[in-house]
Formats: sequence, C-alpha cells, structure tokens
Amino acid sequence: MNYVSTRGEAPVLGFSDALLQGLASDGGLYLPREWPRLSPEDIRSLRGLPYSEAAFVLIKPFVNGEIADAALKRIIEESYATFRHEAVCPLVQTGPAEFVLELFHGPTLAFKDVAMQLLARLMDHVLAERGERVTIAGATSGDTGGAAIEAFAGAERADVFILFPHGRVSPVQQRQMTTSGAANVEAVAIEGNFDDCQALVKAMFNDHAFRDRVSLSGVNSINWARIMAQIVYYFTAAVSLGAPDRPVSFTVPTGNFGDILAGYAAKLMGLPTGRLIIATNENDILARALAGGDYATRSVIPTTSPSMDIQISSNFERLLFEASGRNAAEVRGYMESLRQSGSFLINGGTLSRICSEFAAGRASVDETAATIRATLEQSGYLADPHTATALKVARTHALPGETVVVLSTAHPAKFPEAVNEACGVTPSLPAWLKGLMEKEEVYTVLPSDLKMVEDHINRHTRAEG
Ligand SMILES: Cc1ncc(COP(=O)(O)O)c(C=O)c1O
Ligand SMILES: N[C@@H](CCOP(=O)(O)O)C(=O)O
Repeated sequence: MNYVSTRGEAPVLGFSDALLQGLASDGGLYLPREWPRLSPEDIRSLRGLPYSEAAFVLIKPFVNGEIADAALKRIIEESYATFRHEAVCPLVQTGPAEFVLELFHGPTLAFKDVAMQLLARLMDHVLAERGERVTIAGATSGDTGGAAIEAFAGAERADVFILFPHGRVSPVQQRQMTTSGAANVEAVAIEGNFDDCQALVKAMFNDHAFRDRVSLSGVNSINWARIMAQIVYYFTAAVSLGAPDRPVSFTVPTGNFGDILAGYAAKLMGLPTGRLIIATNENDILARALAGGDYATRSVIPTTSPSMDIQISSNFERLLFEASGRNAAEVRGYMESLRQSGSFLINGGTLSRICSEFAAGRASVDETAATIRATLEQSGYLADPHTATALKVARTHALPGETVVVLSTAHPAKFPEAVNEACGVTPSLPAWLKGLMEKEEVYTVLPSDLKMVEDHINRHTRAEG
C-alpha cells in the first residue's frame, strides 16, 4: 500500500515514510492510494474478536508488510493493554436506538489515546529499525497534547514539542501536558488560539530547511496513522450492533475532522454505514460549509467544549480530495483560496457528494448543558461537553428507525467545571490520576511567532537531520 498526497505534488510514500513524515512536502495530507475492501463475510468474522485482534486485521493492509506481523501484533496488543476497560472502546445504551461509544478509557481520558498509544509505538519501532531520531511538533486544543506527551514521555528517539493555546484549555488538560517530568517532552503555551498553534506547526513543516534540520515529524491527525487507528472502533462498534447486516449511523463531535474522517474511511472499506453526522459547537464552520458550500473562517468562539474550538479543520482536505474524485488540482485551489482569503467555495459536484454521505448540526453552549442535564436525568449517563454536543445533534437530527452511535470522546472529569455547572455533579478523576492537580507545572510561554517557536525547538531538540 502506497500513500498519495491530497495536493498531488509530493512523492508517493510507503507506510513507514508516511508515518514519519506527518505532513506531505507539498503541504497536503497523505491517504492510501486505494482503500482495502472488506467483504460482508470479512466483516462478520470480526464478531467476538478482542479489540486488539480486530485492530490487527483492519490495520495490517495499511502497513503492507513493512512491519512484520508478529511485531505489529505485539505493538497493537501493548497499545490497547494501556486501556482501563476490557472492551477497550465499550458501547453503552442511552436510549432505545441510541448508543454511546466510550473512547476515553485510555491513559489521558480522551479518544486521542486510541491512536496515540499506537502511533508512539509504531514510530519507535520504525525509528529503532532505521537508527534515526525525530523532532515531533504538535498542536493541541487540549487533548492531543496530553495524549502525545503521555505516549511519548521517555521515548528514546523522539523529542516532542506540543503547542497549546495559552489559557484556553481546561485545567486538567493543561496539567496533563505540563506535569509529565519527562526530559524529551515539552509543552509550549502559545499566545493565540488553536488555529494559530496548528498554523505554526504546518508552517514548520513547510519550512523545508527547518524540517530537514530537526527531522520534523507530526502526531496531529495530519498524520495518516492517527486516522488509521481510529477506523477500528467504527468497525467494532458497528459489528457489535449487527453489521454488516444492520447499518448504523454515527454522530461525531467534530473539530479537526480526523475522527469522523476515520468513519468515512471505514465506509470506503466496505462497512455498511447509515449517516455520518458532524456535530459542532458554536464554531460551526463545517455545519455552515455543508449547508451552503461556503467554507468561511470566522474568529474562534470559546465554548465549554474547548477541544472543538477550531475553525481550520485540517482533515476536511482529505474529504475534499475523495469527494472531488481525487482531484488534487481542485484541492490545491481550495487550499490556496483558504490561505489568501480565509475561505473557499466548494464546487457543486463535490458538495453534493459530501452531502450524500454526511449530515451536520451544531449545539450551543446552553443546548450542550441542557443535554448533559437531560441525559443524566433520563438515563443516568454523565456525558462530557464534547459528547453532549454530539448527543444533542444526534437527537435533533434523528430519523425514524435509525440506530445511532454517538462517539464519546472525553471523560467528564476532564471538564469538571462545565459538567458541574450543567447538572450539579462534579465528576472526579479516576484513581490513577489522583494528585494530578497538585503536581508542579513546567511549560514555556511564547508568542504566536514562527521564528521564535522554531528557535526554541532548535535549541532544545536532540534530533538532527
Ligand atoms: C474531546 C474531543 N472531542 C472531539 C474532538 C474533535 O475531534 P476531531 O478533531 O478529530 O474532529 C476533539 C479534538 O480533536 C476532542 O479532544
Ligand atoms: N481537538 C484536538 C485538536 C488537534 O486535533 P488532532 O486530532 O489533529 O490532533 C486536540 O484536542 O488537541
């Protein structure tokens, strides 16, 4: 399996190179050249498998023999042994046709652990085989950063720099990034919002001299392996609800579009899927884009679901590539217009293909709080604000006879203030994270300035190209 860039001007790469590159050299995102397909019988054979065995079956074609089967199996097993729930990603029924897919049983209580635990081990394996080191730069609105710092802390071959928006992440999220004590990871608070952090990371990738000098690599969902890992739980959830003989729809709290893109990938691989429903908070650029075709950025509105306070949704580029019939020139046009004017108009055919697969809705902060309250009263289920955003959108857009899986992307204890304000209950951190809020924090504050951030990384990384 080879990987091609959405902008069509970067070298075609194998799995290991795409894993280490993160962003393609033309600024695009890597996707498999073709999608592996599972027959209904293949999908049926996933029934009853432990999560890591299903993951091996689904991930193996993407790795294409570049990692030996025994090593890949071990890496996958070790990744999911870090999860505190036997099922890894369990389903909980919250209504007659509504299920919550809990993705937060990993070490940092967010769905990012599902991919990041695997990504760190895959990278370590490939780097050890090649005798190389990398510098990882990542941007976070709160959860990717903690998951990356946890997964890479102490890694021999990677130095990690995570940029987060200063003052805009929850106190738990911040402590998860700033208290690891590991010498090879560093949290950098940027005076700006998440989009500024993400723009800095992309600019570092596009600064080829810097990129080569520090052997830059990425762990955001611009990295194909992040999406690959997330495809697995769409299959396991659907199979436990009767796939391939009964299609289910998924509602996904969405920011950078990585999670729901993994659902689309599962569909392209043959998983019979109903609707893929994008749920946004007030930062509703995706809902607006689907409604009228105009992808137009506005300023970021801080909400109670801060991890989704995003305007520039990186992985939407991967969807544009697929929906345009893999037309890299069309994608380049959109991205150039976004760079120049902060917006682009999606062409009619591409938009109608997107709308035939996706629906979208938004939930306000008040609607999210009301949903946390109502869900607790009606089904005894305590949802975090990101999950509640998706529950609200799922309920507003429900169709008769449709079974909906709502992705629960974070544990409510990551956002205790917002949850308490909504329903009067303060969720507490699980035992293994007790004491987190008392640990000493270490982080650097920098302006949103490419040169200053690159200088800082240059001085502190041990990797050399
Ligand atoms: C808790 C939570 N929910 C939802 C999202 C949105 O996911 P995605 O960026 O993959 O759309 C994020 C961040 O990415 C998150 O941290
Ligand atoms: N919500 C994310 C934003 C970064 O998204 P990613 O999936 O591209 O890493 C976060 O929590 O950091």
